[in-house]
Amino acid sequence: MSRLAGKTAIVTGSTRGIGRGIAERFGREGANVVVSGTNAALCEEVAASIRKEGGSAIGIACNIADLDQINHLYDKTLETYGEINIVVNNAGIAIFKPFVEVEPETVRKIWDVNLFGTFFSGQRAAKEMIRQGKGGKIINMSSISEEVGTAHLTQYAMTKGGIKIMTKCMALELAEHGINVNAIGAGVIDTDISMEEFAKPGMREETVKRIPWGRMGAPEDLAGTAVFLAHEDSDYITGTTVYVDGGLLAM
Ligand SMILES: NC(=O)C1=CN([C@@H]2O[C@H](COP(=O)(O)OP(=O)(O)OC[C@H]3O[C@@H](n4cnc5c(N)ncnc54)[C@H](O)[C@@H]3O)[C@@H](O)[C@H]2O)C=CC1
Ligand SMILES: C[C@H](O)[C@@H]1OC(=O)[C@H](O)[C@@H]1O
Repeated sequence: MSRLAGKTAIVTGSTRGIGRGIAERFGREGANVVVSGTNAALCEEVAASIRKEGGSAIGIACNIADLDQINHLYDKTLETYGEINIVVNNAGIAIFKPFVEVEPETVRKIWDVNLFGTFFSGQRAAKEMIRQGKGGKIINMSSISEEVGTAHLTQYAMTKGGIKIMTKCMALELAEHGINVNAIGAGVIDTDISMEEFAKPGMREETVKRIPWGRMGAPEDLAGTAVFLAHEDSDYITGTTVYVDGGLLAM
């Protein structure tokens, strides 16, 4: 369990949910892990839990919708670990609302986090990896929503469709630098992002019935895919989305 030994990885939005699961697994795989999110105390709490398990981790607060804070995240990472080898652009939000009721500020808020954040964190990652001249791994957190529609999630799904094409374009430009850019297309994962939705009577049961695997996913179900895409075993894979969805897209 040291597939990422000697590597430094930033995982955005890793104070809970999928990002935390990936950060903790990266720590067990020997990486220097940068835990990031909007709450500094939570970043440090998760980093401390990784260190308690024998891993190497620090917490750096960053609102991914703010370019100055993205740059501080990268500057502080380089100051601490000297280089950046892996970036998981995981931070993201979802707001459930019928299409005809969505206000401009909702759209801007989701786009700022999911699209602007992924884009400019990815851009800074690429700049540092090109400068370092040692290649690198950029993993964008997408979704089955990049492929299939979901009612009341137009404003969210369009960000994941954007991340799909962003991943392809970044991969084309960065291949010559040995930088892999791929996405993880998560299915329905049991985290806070959908907490309100699944609190509605019968919603959780109805959702699970749709999933061929018979259960919702957990953050741990994605961590192994993140390790694979962060490891040299995936060096010849770039510009694609690996779906981790319990068979949802197979239907
Ligand atoms: N849970 C699911 O069913 C699925 C989730 N995803 C994606 O996975 C990613 C993680 O989501 P979950 O772990 O499920 O949700 P979550 O709500 O548990 O975690 C989201 C993380 O992003 C962070 N975050 C939110 N806004 C931020 C900002 N402005 N700056 C920095 N960090 C911010 C939160 O602090 C949290 O750590 C998101 O990109 C989401 O779109 C994709 C497909 C399915
Ligand atoms: C927010 C959704 O419930 C969640 O996020 C996604 O991308 C998938 O569509 C899941 O349903």
